[in-house]
Amino acid sequence: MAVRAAVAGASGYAGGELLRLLLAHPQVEIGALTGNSNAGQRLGALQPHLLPLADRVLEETTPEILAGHDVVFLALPHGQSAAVAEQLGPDVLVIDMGADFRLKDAADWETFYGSPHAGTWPYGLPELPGARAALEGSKRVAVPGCYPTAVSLALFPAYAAGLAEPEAVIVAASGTSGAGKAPKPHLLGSEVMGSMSPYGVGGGHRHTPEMIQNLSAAAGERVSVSFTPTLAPMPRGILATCTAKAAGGVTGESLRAAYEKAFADEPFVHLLPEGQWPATASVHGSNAVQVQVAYDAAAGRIIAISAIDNLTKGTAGGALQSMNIALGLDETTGLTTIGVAP
Ligand SMILES: NC(=O)C1=CN([C@@H]2O[C@H](COP(=O)(O)OP(=O)(O)OC[C@H]3O[C@@H](n4cnc5c(N)ncnc54)[C@H](OP(=O)(O)O)[C@@H]3O)[C@@H](O)[C@H]2O)C=CC1
Ligand SMILES: CC(=O)N[C@@H](CCC(=O)OP(=O)(O)O)C(=O)O
Repeated sequence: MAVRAAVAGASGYAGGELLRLLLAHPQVEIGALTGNSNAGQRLGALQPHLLPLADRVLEETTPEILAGHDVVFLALPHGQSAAVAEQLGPDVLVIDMGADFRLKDAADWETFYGSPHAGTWPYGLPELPGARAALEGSKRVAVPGCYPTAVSLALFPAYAAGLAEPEAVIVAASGTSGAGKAPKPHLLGSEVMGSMSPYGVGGGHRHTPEMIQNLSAAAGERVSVSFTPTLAPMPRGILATCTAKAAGGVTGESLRAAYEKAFADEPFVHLLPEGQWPATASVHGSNAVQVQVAYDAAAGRIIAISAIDNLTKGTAGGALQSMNIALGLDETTGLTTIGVAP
């Protein structure tokens, strides 16, 4: 079966990573590539690492150009996907890598994104309980944010097993590609190199309600989340350090058993052997997720740490994994768990 795929936002970081993965997918034929300010440019000038596509020219992002594909990936800024998606037919598989369709609660959307809520689509984090069933055969997929991917995978097993109190404290470091390609003063090399800095402190980061949504669903009750993102001097990667007060009776053994059970059959999530800790360098360019969990008995807290590549499992790899499931293909097709090191 040949799957013809269009990519809107092909000049961006997420679109570029997606194209890198699509080029290695045996069933995908790459169709239209679109942009906005870079329409008319050769892709080789914008994504020089994608040699086989160097002579392709970016087109405008219009429904006409995106028509005639089996799958359309939208790697556009927040709030731009909904208007494009509504002009694509119901038989096309539309995979939104932006935030527009991730949240269930319209009030949360309006608070954190400041525009009317467009709706909710099946959520493209297959490892969460019940997520695969919702993705199978779906024609619409909302790909999670990169931080919620890392955090939800680190903590949901503890909540699903009733081992954690409903309050989580998370500090996560991200590489700068998470902020996209558009120039921003705080991302200048001289600001970022050799420094780490927090941002979105105090509950203001727009990924907070998405984490609450995922962890609350796993727990069966509302989980509060205190989330502090930090910017790290690296191009890719997220390291999420997540802690929660342990429920009564938790032991290191019961915690580990819950994580082993949650990830036993997961092709991309690797629960590391005890004593080994996740590192972003180990998942560079791969769809793998490294997870480790420990019980800090003195503090009575669960410590769960995950590492992902924000562009791969955190965006484009997660999108492709969901495409495979939605189309009934082997979930791992075109995706690797092999990183690039050092
Ligand atoms: N970077 C990351 O780690 C992650 C990104 N995402 C999501 O992926 C999406 C893209 O992010 P990212 O690639 O980082 O961003 P970039 O800024 O790198 O790329 C944005 C892309 O969208 C295009 N674009 C901008 N404005 C419009 C518009 N009005 N209409 C159509 N196309 C437009 C740009 O085209 P042009 O260059 O031609 O102007 C470019 O191709 C975002 O929603 C982001 O939240 C999700 C998870 C992680
Ligand atoms: C380092 C950095 O700036 N990261 C981005 C998150 C990127 C991402 O996953 O998010 P969306 O898909 O929701 O945009 C941020 O904190 O806004």
